[in-house]
Amino acid sequence: MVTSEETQTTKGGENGDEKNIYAELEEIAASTSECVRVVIRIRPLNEREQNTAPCLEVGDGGRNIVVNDQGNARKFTFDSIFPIDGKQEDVFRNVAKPIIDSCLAGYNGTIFAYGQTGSGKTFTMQGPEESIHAQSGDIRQLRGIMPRVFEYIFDSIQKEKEEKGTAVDYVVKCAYLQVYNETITDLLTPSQHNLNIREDTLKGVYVEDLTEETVKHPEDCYRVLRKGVANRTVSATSMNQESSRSHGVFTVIIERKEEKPDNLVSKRVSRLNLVDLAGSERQKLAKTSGQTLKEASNINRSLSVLGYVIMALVDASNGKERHINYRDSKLTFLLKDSLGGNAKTCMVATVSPSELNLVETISTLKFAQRAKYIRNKAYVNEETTGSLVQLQAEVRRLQDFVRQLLAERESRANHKPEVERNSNELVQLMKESESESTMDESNQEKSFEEPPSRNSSFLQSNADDPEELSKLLACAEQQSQNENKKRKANFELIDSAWKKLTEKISAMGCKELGDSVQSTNTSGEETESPTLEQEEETTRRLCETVEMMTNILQTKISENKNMKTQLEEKDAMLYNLQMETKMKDVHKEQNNKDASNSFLAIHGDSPVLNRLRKKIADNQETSGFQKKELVDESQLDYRELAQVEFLKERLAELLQSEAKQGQTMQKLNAEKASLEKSVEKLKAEVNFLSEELQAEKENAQLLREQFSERERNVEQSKDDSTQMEEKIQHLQSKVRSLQTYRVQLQRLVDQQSEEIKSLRMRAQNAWDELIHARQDFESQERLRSDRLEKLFAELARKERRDAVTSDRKAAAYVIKEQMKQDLQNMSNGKDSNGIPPLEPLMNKALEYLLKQASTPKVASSS
Ligand SMILES: Nc1ncnc2c1ncn2[C@@H]1O[C@H](COP(=O)(O)OP(=O)(O)OP(=O)(O)O)[C@@H](O)[C@H]1O
Repeated sequence: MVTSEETQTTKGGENGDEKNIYAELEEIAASTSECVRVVIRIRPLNEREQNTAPCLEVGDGGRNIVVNDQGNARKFTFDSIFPIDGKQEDVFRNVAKPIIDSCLAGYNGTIFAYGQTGSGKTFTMQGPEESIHAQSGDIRQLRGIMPRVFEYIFDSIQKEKEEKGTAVDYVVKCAYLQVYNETITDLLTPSQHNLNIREDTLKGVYVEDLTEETVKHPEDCYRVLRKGVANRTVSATSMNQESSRSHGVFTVIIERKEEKPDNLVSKRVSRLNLVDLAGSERQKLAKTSGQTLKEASNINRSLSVLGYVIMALVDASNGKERHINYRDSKLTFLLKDSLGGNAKTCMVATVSPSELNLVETISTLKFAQRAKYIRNKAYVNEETTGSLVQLQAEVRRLQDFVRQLLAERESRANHKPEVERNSNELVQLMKESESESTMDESNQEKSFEEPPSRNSSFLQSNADDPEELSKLLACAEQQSQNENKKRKANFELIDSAWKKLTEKISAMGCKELGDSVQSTNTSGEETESPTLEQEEETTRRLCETVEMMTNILQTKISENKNMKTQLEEKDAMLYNLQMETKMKDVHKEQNNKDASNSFLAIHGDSPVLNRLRKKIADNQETSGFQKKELVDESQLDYRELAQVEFLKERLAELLQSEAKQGQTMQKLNAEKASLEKSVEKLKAEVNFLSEELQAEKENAQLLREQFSERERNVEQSKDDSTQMEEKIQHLQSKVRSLQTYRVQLQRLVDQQSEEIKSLRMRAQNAWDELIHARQDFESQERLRSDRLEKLFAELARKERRDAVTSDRKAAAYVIKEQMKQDLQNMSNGKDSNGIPPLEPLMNKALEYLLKQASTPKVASSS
């Protein structure tokens, strides 16, 4: 298992041994890897979609799905497809059962439902709430994967216990959490909020302090499920009345202990994750707002990160070197083992059949198609006390360390540009999905765990302890990753500063500077991980440009000062002109008054003069009367005529001067208006420039601060890098000694296994010999018992014969005694009468009789 955020690489170490072991381990891992299973489930049309046309068709064999994309048929292939009328039972058998069987055999497993909001994820994973408690009837058939999983697990355990008795023991626990707005909450103890994800070499990824309830029956699990569901965040959207606004992860932990005959105790711990993801949605369609909108963008963001992780994993499966950013979201970090790690995983992608949801359906199918290429490396999580398994785990762990160190060194040595994808199909897929994606890809908050404090790290630790060493390595890895992230963030900062500068420069219209900035700006280039040198170079250029910009601003400021002086001069001119105009007005008024006064001073009282007087008086207000209206010259005497002549001339002069003054006034007014306008314009320009200047000053100050901060960071990074290099070298030497130790251990183990093998062989031979001896013994035993039986039979016969013989012997002795007596009697009576002695004769006869008696004969015949 790969233990932390990783670079998947196939490169080996430096020394030959390392390479061999590494290659061997890789081979083992590759041979056990398998792809994620992906199935599609189509839900029935809902009320809103009743009158819409279907856009999906399940192809022959139930593995192809054809989407009608506005007349174009697009075909996708998956492991299984469940049509509209697909049963919950079928989904369980096809999707969940194989995974639970693996979990019971010690593998980790994950089933996760992905799809558009309202497409049936919760229905598939959980089923309607009332179905969970239903004891019978149609509603019970609607139970989703989760309740069926609980029942199946306890049934299987029961069966095994019946078979193996007390030798096996199980402990089952359940945990339930939700990821809501990038925060993990324990659904079984909701007060436990904002929990942290941790990673352990042996345990894998886990959530710290998460409640784990021990369960003994399926009913206990239902209770836990109900409790969690009640605490889960659900809201009504226009797409779904009960829309899950969080990612729900229900985990079943199965611990199995078995006592084996040869005093070995095997312990397996497997984890089954049942994940109901929040639905992807287009805000426009879901018509969300306020809190629901915020939730939606968080959901979309975490699903986007999931998409990126899957893309990177697909690349890694194709042999590319890719960094997998599991830590970019809580969801992906949580699912790390399930995606490309130590677990058997199945994804259920749920879709709507209606053309209304065509875009989301195609997006889901593309996402699912990509997930098919992820390769997981699941292994049995077994620990056997006193076995080689511990050593194997140690080897696996060391393999991870070596891999991390190599990746670290590699990435430090050269930040290689990302390798182009080979597979055209995938490139096409990704391009399409990137352009069509409805997910909110911008403003992604790159959240990452803070590394453990520096003080707690390398120098104070006991580097001889492999476990400590593993922690240190993880810490080093974490620090280096965070360094990279910081560096990337700084680079982004510089990039945005460049952009701002470029905008300002183009707003200022300074072409020369604009060109120079364009030619020096390299920060816009896509750089996955900028090197320290690149950063320094860019920072230097940025500083130079800021200096240039400051100079230009100084020039602008002095230009502005000149303009201001000119403006003030023009203002003064304008003021003078206005004063002049006023003076002229006063003068004109005085002239008019003079004229009227001189006319009014003319003596005489003719009606014409009176009219004239009146007109002139009026003229003081209107100044517009006509000469011909004034007088009827025929009615005037000569004095009056002279006065009239005088007045006429005076009037003509006045009128002329009035017309001239009118023209001058018009001109002056026009000039004044245009001057006022330009004053306004200049004032606005001055204001704008002053504001700009102020903003630029602030910007420059900010940039200076940022650059000095950056410089400090760079210095710190350099120190850190040097320190890190030293530490890595130190760790590498430790790892090398561990490698040697491991090789020694391996040799020892090989030796031991050789010895065990030869012992086994000897035991086998001894056993074989024993078997042969036993067979010989048994056949001899058989022979012996046959012989015994025969002997017994013989003995019986003999006994019978002996009995007869002894009877005969007794009779013979009786006869002998009788004959002895007779002979005695005879010898006593007629001894020496020439009768031959009878005793030897008798003895002979007796012997004969005895011989006869002891000769064996068949009992019956005898
Ligand atoms: N296969 C199905 N058969 C019958 N009804 C279904 C099926 N799939 C979904 N439904 C119904 O569709 C509605 C929405 O389903 P569900 O709540 O499971 O969607 P979801 O994908 O979990 O949505 P969200 O992401 O918003 O939580 C529910 O009323 C559910 O009962």
